[in-house]
Amino acid sequence: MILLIDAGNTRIKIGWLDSASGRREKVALALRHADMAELRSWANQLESAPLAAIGVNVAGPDVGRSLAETLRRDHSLEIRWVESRRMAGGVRNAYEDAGQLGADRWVSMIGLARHTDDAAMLATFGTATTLDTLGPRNAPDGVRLFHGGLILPGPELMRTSLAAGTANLPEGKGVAVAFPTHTHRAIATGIAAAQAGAVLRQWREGLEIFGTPPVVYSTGGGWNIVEAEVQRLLARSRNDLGFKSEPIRWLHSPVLDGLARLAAELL
Ligand SMILES: Nc1ncnc2c1ncn2[C@@H]1O[C@H](COP(=O)(O)OP(=O)(O)O)[C@@H](O)[C@H]1O
Ligand SMILES: CC(C)(COP(=O)(O)O)[C@@H](O)C(=O)NCCC(=O)O
Repeated sequence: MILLIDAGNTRIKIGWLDSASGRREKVALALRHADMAELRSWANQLESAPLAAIGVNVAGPDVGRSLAETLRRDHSLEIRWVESRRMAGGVRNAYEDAGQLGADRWVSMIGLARHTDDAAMLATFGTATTLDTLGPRNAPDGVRLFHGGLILPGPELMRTSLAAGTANLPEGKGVAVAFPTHTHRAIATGIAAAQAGAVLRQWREGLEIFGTPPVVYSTGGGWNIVEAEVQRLLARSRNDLGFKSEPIRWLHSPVLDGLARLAAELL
């Protein structure tokens, strides 16, 4: 069994791959950094002992070190950390400096490629929101192009930074409405609208270059905060442009899916 590790800025997500059968975890473990000790009891209840570990870490060296020490101590495992490359897993990286791209974003494109052959966009609502576009599998060699993408504060970060940076604003909670008349709803609507607007912008850019709308996928712990508004605005735009309705598709763990793909190459 191979452990798959996605260390993000808020939480560490961990799954597994049985390389003999290709079976994967049903639900990934999600731990806040401070709760890393819970990894031991989770790993101890796995069907078989982990024999290898592969991961990405965008949460800084301290988190990477703690994870490495935990797995070394409890399971005698060294983690194979994946960095962004120009090309891997059938995906080519268009970033000017390939290594500058967050390893989680890179591996999520390799994971996304496993879900569709069509031009696609992945909207990840984590600590940051990232909106990344992957070209279709139409080249003769089947290689997909990661075109690039946006980074903006995630929904929770928008909420906390508004509260931290102003004298009067609370951490607004509530549903998005057309014309908010209450501070909490004004903040919640503003955040959802900013996230949805960025998704729509990138979807339109995809439509321009592909000539067909990219299939939109979503993931990340902050999705539920913005889902209603993002789905609503995208559905409205599709309708306005004469495209049939196609809701955004949820992916549990595109980063872990990409790591599972890379495990075969790298371990
Ligand atoms: N139990 C939780 N602890 C922390 N954040 C949570 C929790 N449940 C949902 N969230 C939301 O998930 C977001 C983090 O999502 P995640 O995909 O784990 O991000 P990252 O990869 O950046 O760590 C938080 O900003 C918050 O909005
Ligand atoms: C954009 C990110 C902060 C997202 O991290 P997350 O919200 O998943 O914790 C991370 O992918 C990162 O540090 N990227 C490096 C810069 C880049 O991708 O261009």
